[in-house]
Amino acid sequence: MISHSYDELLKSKHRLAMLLFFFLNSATALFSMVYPPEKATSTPAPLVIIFVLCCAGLVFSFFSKKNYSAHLNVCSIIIGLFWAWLIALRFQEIGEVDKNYLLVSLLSIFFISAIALSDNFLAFCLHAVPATLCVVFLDDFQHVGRILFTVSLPLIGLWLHHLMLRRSDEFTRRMLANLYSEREKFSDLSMLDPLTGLYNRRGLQNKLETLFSQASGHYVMLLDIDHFKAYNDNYGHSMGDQALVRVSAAIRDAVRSRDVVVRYGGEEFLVLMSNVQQEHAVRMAERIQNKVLGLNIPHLFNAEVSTHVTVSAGLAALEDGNFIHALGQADVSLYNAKNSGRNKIFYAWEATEKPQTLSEEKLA
Ligand SMILES: Nc1nc2c(ncn2[C@@H]2O[C@H](COP(=O)(O)OP(=O)(O)OP(=O)(O)O)[C@@H](O)[C@H]2O)c(=O)[nH]1
Repeated sequence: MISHSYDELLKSKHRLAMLLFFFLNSATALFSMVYPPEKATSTPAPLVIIFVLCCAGLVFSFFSKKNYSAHLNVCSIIIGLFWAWLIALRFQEIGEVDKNYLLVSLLSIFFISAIALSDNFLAFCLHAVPATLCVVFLDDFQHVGRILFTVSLPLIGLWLHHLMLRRSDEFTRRMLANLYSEREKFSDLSMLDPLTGLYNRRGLQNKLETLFSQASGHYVMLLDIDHFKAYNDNYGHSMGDQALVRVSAAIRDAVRSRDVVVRYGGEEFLVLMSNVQQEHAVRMAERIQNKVLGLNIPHLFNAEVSTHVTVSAGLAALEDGNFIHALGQADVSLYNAKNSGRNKIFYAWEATEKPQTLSEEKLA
């Protein structure tokens, strides 16, 4: 996004250069019309054409929403040719009287180019070269070396300036790209739980924003590891962490890639199943329960439930985009599953609570 705005910034810079180019050319042409050189008797056509063209370009570029700076090179050569034509006409008229006319004209053109086109080396050359060649011809090649030397100095300076600008432009772009990739990396990391690699609540929030633009048929499932405090107390916190990691992986493994799995609390998980029918949601919930039990993580303190780690769960439909309501229903179902003996799934839509219980014998 920033690199996009940086491009916008460059575009507006080029647009300003174009406006400045038209302004300086029209102002110089106007000045030349109002204060013509001594002995000049007429207003030559190219002078009027430059003035009209540049005023039109100025107004058009100012009010147009489009950016025409890509056409700066074409404008430069056209205006440059008209200046050369003007110098030729005026020289015929006053050349013999005012010997400095050629030099002054050339400097004026270079002045406009240097100010307005310092960022665009090609446009600079296209604007200044016709007048330079014209002056060399009109001077009968008498001072070619001197003129070329005078012209080449600003050209070399401008070329170096152009090179430096390009380098700093590339550097800025690279830096912006790095900044953005770092920012995206940190933003992604901030949505993940460091222990399990699952989404955290922030990640869930982010996913919910995109989920509601999709079709309906979403389900929310809350899961909680049974008697995990007892597990921690007896096997140690580090074993508890390992169990959490394995259970997380089992849950992730049991659902589809499009489903969102969140570590919702310490030993509590949330699964957001999207675009799924009720029977498939139920089957996925059962699969999760099976996978966790299938891990065979010993838990001898899972009082009267099992000798291994188990989970209890509550499943609710997410209707009308009301996530909070669905979460509340899933929570109540989970609470009921816990109260009715654990290692069970309770479904929010079932009036009569018909829990799905899983025994280790059933698994085998
Ligand atoms: N090892 C480990 N334990 C955690 C982590 N987060 C929470 N816990 C533990 O999870 C346990 C949750 O215990 P309780 O809320 O009492 O629930 P429970 O013992 O699982 O009992 P029921 O949910 O009723 O079956 C606490 O002992 C927390 O310390 C964690 O990141 N690592």
